[in-house]
Parts: sequence; C-alpha cells; structure tokens
Amino acid sequence: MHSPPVALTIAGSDSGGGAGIQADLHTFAAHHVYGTSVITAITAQNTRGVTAAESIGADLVRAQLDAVLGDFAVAAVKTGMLGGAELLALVARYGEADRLPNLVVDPVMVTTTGDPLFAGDPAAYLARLGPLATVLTPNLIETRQLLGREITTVDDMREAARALATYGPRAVLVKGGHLEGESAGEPHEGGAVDAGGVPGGSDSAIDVLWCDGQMLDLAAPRVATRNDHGTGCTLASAIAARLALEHPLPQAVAGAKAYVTEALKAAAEWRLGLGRGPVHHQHGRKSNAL
Ligand SMILES: Nc1ncnc2c1ncn2[C@@H]1O[C@H](COP(=O)(O)OP(=O)(O)OP(=O)(O)O)[C@@H](O)[C@H]1O
Ligand SMILES: Cc1ncc(COP(=O)(O)O)c(N)n1
Repeated sequence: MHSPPVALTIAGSDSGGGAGIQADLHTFAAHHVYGTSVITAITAQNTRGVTAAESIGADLVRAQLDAVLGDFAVAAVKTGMLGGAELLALVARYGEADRLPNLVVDPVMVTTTGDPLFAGDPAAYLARLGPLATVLTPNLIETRQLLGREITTVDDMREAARALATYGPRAVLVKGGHLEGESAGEPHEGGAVDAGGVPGGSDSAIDVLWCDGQMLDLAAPRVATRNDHGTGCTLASAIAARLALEHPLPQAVAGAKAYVTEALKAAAEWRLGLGRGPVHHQHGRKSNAL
C-alpha cells in the first residue's frame, strides 16, 4: 500500500482562481501531494480586486477541521486568509492542541490590489500564531503591520525577520516581492541557500529567511510580469507541500521559491483577466495521459 503525503490549507476562496484555496490546491497537486482544504471565507475576486467577502461561521470551520484532521494523516498545514479574530483564535486552539503539524503561517492581511482581508488586530495574530508556526511568511506590507515599523531595505527585512522570530516561530521568511529598486547590500554572514537564483541586485526578488538562528538571503531573478497574483499563497503552500514531502526546512523554503519563480516565468505571456493575472502552477507537469 502506498499513499501520497497529505497537506491541508486553511484559507479563503478566490473566485478568480489565482490566490487562496485555489492556488494552494493547484500547488499541492503540482508537488504530487494530496490536498485537503478548510475554507474560512468566500471572496468575490478577480485579477482586478475583491468586490465582496464573507467569513464562514466558526462552527462550520471547526466542522471542516474536525472532518479533515479526524480522517487524514495530515503531514503539513498552510494557513492563509483567516478574516478576523474569531477564526484566528479557533485555528490557534487547534495548533495549541498539536493538531497542525509543520505549520506554515502566511499572515494574509491585505491583497496586492489593496483590499483588506483581515479585520482583527495584527499584534494578536503574531501573539497567537507566531509561537505555533514552523515558518511565518509575511510580505513587506504584512511585516509593517505586524511590527508597526517601516521596511524599505533588505537590511530592514533582516532586522524584521529577527524581531518576528522572537515571537516563537522556528523560521521567518520576510518576502521582498514588493521591494522596488533595492540591492541586497552587503552579503550576509549566513550566506545563501540555492533558490535557483542569482546574487542580489535590483533585478532580483530577494527574500530573507531567519531559520534556527541563522540568517539566509534567498535571491531569484525578478520576472518582468504583471501576472503575480497569488505568489504569496503559492509560495507558502509550496513550502507546506515540501515539508509534507519531508524536505529539510531551509531547502523546502528555497525550493518553494524556485518553484514560484518558474511559475511566474511560465505565466509571463498569459492574458488571463484584465488586471494582475495568476501564475502557472502546473508549469512542471508532464503526463502522457493529458
Ligand atoms: N516579479 C517577481 N519575480 C520573481 N519573484 C517574485 C516576483 N514578485 C514576487 N516574487 C516572489 O514571490 C514570492 C511572494 O512574494 P510577495 O512579496 O509578492 O508576497 P505576497 O505579497 O504575499 O504575494 P502576493 O503578490 O500574492 O500578495 C517571494 O518569493 C517573492 O520574492
Ligand atoms: C482568498 C485570498 N487569499 C489570499 C489572497 C492574497 O493574495 P494576493 O495578495 O496575491 O492577492 C487573496 N487575494 N485572496
């Protein structure tokens, strides 16, 4: 008997299919990891923005969690949009009860298009989920909201990763996708993990990873594209998929970033929707049956 590893995403639905639950399940499938899902919110959304959003009631979210966790041997979990304080507290209780292994926390607060997706207190987010996270993956806007400080350079990102690590996650990945025209500055003492990338520079997409007390810079070529909707969700679910596949943590993060870079490249010429289009999650798939 052989079963694929199982991952779980706890996130919101994106009707446009580029982010949220849809991106996560595509990513799990691309990694040959069986995907399960707990839907926390429904958003009416496309490549241009969110036009409506409604949270799922706590009882129904709890029932989904119990249905999945009571039946599947979940090996890794990704959290995305939680919407507000009630679902944040609910998910935290499952984590505190040791029911959410290899937890990748993407602290979704606002979309790239500027629509808010979390109505609660960012400090409470950090206090509840920070200690439970294997990896916390804020983008620059979320890092600013979580720490209440400006982040404009790669050095700021490194300082922020250290500051977020004091809340208890094993690792913090501060994502630099929104960092414009910034160079990596001095190479960091911790060196770099191969993310299929290039050394830092303004044509690089630089993330910084604080992991087990070491600072690592992850640099990849910056892809010239408008199709970058859902890159954060895709990265976090690719990390979860790789943890479910038992990759060591720094390699799981670096490999996930390389996967996102390829997904951006493969979708660069797509015209899906009129705004920020999705990435190509299945870029690596080769099958004679398809
Ligand atoms: N144009 C790009 N080229 C290469 N990598 C990119 C590009 N844009 C973002 N990335 C990478 O994609 C990942 C997600 O980063 P980003 O900072 O955009 O997160 P996010 O804001 O949560 O994502 P989203 O755009 O979905 O909101 C990071 O690894 C980042 O470096
Ligand atoms: C349901 C849901 N979850 C997360 C995001 C963040 O993704 P992005 O910042 O790419 O819009 C989103 N737009 N929608």
